[in-house]
Amino acid sequence: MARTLCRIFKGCQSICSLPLMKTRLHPSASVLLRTVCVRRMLTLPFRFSPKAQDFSLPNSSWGAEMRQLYEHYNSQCEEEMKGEEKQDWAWKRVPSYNRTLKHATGGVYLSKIYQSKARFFTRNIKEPGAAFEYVLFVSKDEQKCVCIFQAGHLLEGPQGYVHGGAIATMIDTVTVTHASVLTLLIMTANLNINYRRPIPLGSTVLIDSSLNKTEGRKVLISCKVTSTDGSKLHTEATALFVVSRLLGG
Ligand SMILES: CCCCCCCCCCCCCCCC(=O)SCCNC(=O)CCNC(=O)[C@H](O)C(C)(C)COP(=O)(O)OP(=O)(O)OC[C@H]1O[C@@H](n2cnc3c(N)ncnc32)[C@H](O)[C@@H]1OP(=O)(O)O
Repeated sequence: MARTLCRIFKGCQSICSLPLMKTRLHPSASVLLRTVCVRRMLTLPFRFSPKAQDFSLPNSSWGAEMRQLYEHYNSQCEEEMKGEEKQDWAWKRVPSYNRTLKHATGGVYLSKIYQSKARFFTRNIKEPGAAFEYVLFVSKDEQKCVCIFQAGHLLEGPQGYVHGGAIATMIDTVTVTHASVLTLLIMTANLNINYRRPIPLGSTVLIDSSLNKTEGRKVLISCKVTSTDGSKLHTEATALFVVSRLLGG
């Protein structure tokens, strides 16, 4: 914190002491100065970015199947926005950010000093489509969650197929999001996975989760990974989440 403040102070000093400030600036110098100022501003400890990138929106790496399914679920979300008083909606899209903290703040990046290098595990690869491409929708009664997942080439396990750990990651991500809709401050306590059929790299699959039960601090969720038409079962799992005392629950 002290180092950051010191850097800002030095930054201001160096900008103000620029000789160019006293004269009329050449356009290229003015661009340079603006760049320096913006860079210095970006080192401020309480930097607010009004629009964080939402990684669950379509990008150029999405295949036809992924887009089609996205449009299918998203169109059912839109009904809510058309919003006559009692207009019903079936699904809600869950935004997805590159830092865990942003999920708690609805996308607002609070401070650079918190975990400046930490990134949310599934959203830390810059090349779109290279690893985890996914979007999650939750149903209106919050008893169901569906994820459309396109597995990129960096997730290879066996030749041409998705790594079991990557599948587990997605199952954890989907079920924890589902459980988070029901209760906050949870930790995965147990994840039980049966791998039935490998998932080809580059393919799109559906990950469906359903609430089994809640019991005191425990939330039990089951989950299935299938082909997009539902005809092939790739993986099935159950997950137990416990409201964590450590996280303040
Ligand atoms: C719309 C908005 C949504 C947006 C939303 C986006 C979300 C996007 C960011 C999220 C972020 C990603 C996060 C990913 C999810 C992780 O990856 S979490 C990380 C992996 N998990 C861990 O590290 C957990 C480590 N373990 C622990 O911290 C603790 O053991 C636990 C799990 C909190 C439980 O500890 P505890 O609170 O002391 O629990 P304890 O009192 O012993 O047991 C409570 C009950 O649970 C049972 N239990 C505890 N552990 C187990 C177990 N392993 N097996 C079976 N039963 C168990 C006990 O038997 C007990 O049962 P009852 O006696 O009450 O019937």
